[in-house]
Amino acid sequence: MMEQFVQALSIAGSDSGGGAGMQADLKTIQERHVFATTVLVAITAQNTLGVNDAFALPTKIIDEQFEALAEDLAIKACKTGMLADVERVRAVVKNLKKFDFGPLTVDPVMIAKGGAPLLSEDAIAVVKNELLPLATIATPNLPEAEKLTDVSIEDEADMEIAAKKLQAVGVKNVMIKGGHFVGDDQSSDFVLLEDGTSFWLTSPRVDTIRTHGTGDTLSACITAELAKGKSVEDAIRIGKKYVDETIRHGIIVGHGHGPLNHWAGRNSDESNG
Ligand SMILES: Nc1ncnc2c1ncn2[C@@H]1O[C@H](COP(=O)(O)OP(=O)(O)O)[C@@H](O)[C@H]1O
Ligand SMILES: Cc1ncc(COP(=O)(O)OP(=O)(O)O)c(N)n1
Repeated sequence: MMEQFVQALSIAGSDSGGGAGMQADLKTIQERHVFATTVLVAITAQNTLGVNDAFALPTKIIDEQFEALAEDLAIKACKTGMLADVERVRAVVKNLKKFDFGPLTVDPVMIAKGGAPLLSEDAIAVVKNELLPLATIATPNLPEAEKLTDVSIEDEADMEIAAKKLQAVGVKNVMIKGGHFVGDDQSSDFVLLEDGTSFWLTSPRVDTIRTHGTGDTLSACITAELAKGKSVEDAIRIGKKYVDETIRHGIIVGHGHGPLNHWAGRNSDESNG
């Protein structure tokens, strides 16, 4: 007998260049053998060189996308990416409270690698106070963790302090990504779990500028694994391994911060587990 195929949801912005945002989420969730659904929040005119323009969608169509999914699909986990501004963050929070789409991964996207803002400054407090308390896991990069906690992150000890502060605002599990520590020969992320246990996930840093969409790819992989019913710790470990492979086996697309190789792990048994 045919069974329901596992479904996950990406609530995010579109990257026309295909490397980050909703496109990275779709590719990643598909590679993890989970059916990807979407709520589009904003559209960017973007490529590997930068973001030329952005347009936030009306909240009416955001609400309608949530309603359409809830009325038909059986979504087992969801994630947020680019949410644009206060109005859009509040619309997403409202819908996440209304519908049960399983464990929520919040990737608190604020600024693209090229420097373009993807979240308005006044929306940061709304993400912190209204969205993060709904999260099963949050995956900020270093600048995002600094903005959310007011901790200036200079070293690994600061990452641990920031993770504890994030847990204090209500996020159950926290993964602070160390990808922005340029100069290090390792790329180390700090994980603090709900039960208070913590660990570091470290991989040799790949010397490349082809890292567009790393955060989206990691959080989408975690979401897909949570949808399959994996524990938070297992989902995080699989996410780190998956994103590492997509960076390590890079591809040449575009002239700037190039995208990842989302199908890099296809031949690895562990990646598809
Ligand atoms: N050059 C790199 N080599 C290996 N791993 C990396 C590299 N850059 C980022 N990562 C990893 O990619 C993931 C995403 O991190 P990061 O780039 O900090 O996120 P974001 O895209 O949100 O800024 C983390 O697991 C980080 O350790
Ligand atoms: C539409 C859109 N969403 C998110 C991002 C940022 O993605 P991220 O994975 O943090 O990767 P970088 O852009 O920082 O490389 C984006 N650029 N566009």
